Amino acid sequence: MNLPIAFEKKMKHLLGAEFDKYIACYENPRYYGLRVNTGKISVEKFQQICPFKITPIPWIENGFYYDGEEVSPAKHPYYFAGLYYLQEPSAMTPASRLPIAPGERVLDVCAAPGGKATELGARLCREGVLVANDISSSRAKGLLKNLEVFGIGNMLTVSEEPGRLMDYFPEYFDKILIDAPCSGEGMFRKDKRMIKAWEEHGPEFFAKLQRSIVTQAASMLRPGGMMLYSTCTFDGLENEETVEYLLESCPEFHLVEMEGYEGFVCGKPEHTKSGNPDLTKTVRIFPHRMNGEGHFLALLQKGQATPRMKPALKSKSGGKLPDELAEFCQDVAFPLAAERLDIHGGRVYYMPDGLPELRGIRFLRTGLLLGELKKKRFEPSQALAMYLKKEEYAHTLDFTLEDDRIRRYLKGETIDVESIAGPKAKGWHLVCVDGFPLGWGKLSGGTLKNKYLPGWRDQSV
Ligand SMILES: C[S@@+](CC[C@H](N)C(=O)[O-])C[C@H]1O[C@@H](n2cnc3c(N)ncnc32)[C@H](O)[C@@H]1O
Repeated sequence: MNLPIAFEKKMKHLLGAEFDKYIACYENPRYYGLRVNTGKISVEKFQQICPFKITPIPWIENGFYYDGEEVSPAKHPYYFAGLYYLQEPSAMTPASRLPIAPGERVLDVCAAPGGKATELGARLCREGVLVANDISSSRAKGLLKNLEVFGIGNMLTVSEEPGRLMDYFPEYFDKILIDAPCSGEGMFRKDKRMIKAWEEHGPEFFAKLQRSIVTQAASMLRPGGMMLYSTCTFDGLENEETVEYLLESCPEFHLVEMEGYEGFVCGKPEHTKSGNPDLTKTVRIFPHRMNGEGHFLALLQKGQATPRMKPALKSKSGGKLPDELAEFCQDVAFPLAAERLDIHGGRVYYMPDGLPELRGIRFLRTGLLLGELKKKRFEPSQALAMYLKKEEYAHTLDFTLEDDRIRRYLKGETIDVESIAGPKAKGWHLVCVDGFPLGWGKLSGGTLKNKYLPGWRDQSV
């Protein structure tokens, strides 16, 4: 592979005697990974039902390698059911090393397309709130889709400059992840276009941006909260030196040791101005040391660990579900709190609890879109289908993976379901594959009108 001379020179300085091994690994094929959505299925169960060969990624509890030259997991119905996310193995590490407890307030500052946000959301277990932001509104659309496929409802999908979010969320979050825009040196093997991009915008360009993002994010973290900074690049300026800048600008922050792995390489204080020995708590992943492409991670805490205060913001109380929604909810196994509903233009959203005033923020989604109020009826949304578990809705049509009707459903075709629904069944049904919801269908006279979201349909032949 033709790597820029300036890049090779820098890597020689960083790696010393290991440089030759590093360069040699560019001749090896890239690694393909998938991460199990533990919000929908346990790792053990997934291993039992996964129809293609997977092997565990040793430093990620719910991560697996697959052979990307042999199988296409993105075309599988389980992918449409949100059972896993396809992700390069080292990129799974940042979210796995940020401790998340259900009920926390979590911000992912640079979240699109959702590789880390989907994991953070899954670990919140429907409680608390995930704010998933990306400055690019086009990329944020993909982020929203991935969060919805994963069944994450307690979220806000936002497209803002972090500097604007600061005004709305001062010291609000328990955990923050910054997977910063970077020069992408760790992606050269996976995506050759990154080499050209590096020549146009190298580490100096990104370091400036990263410094402004980390200090803005720091002001949104509550005292005692934790922040994880990551990049997919090797350069010291974008890594140790950005962390050093944060520690000097916000002295209340300190570095925290994270759960290790034998292939992790400690950060290098000797490549910084301060030489701060704490920088050895940061971690680099190199492709010649482990079976992943490359990443950098730093885990930080603001002040001393303190338990989270009870939310200062009182949620609204009272209210009543609109009649059409109340009727639909008779078939849903959990109660909705009417005070958390937000209705705009007939669209009904279920908002996370304890939010501050949000007017003025550029949103793609606030909360879980439950559906739409139409004339005297309620139409459930695709997002609600993905959020529900099979046992939480009264009327389901559960197909096995082998049943050809599943693939036809995902393509948007009308399917005959009399054999499993019975001739008298009618109304909204949750269509599932092996017990995992895929979307809605409206049943009448033994035929299922396909309500799978047109934009999500399987386009492959
Ligand atoms: C490394 S990618 C994030 C990948 C994502 N975390 C994932 O795992 O799928 C960096 C993202 O930062 C976004 N970005 C660039 N500048 C930003 C800024 N000032 N504030 C927030 N996001 C920014 C880019 O649009 C890009 O999507």
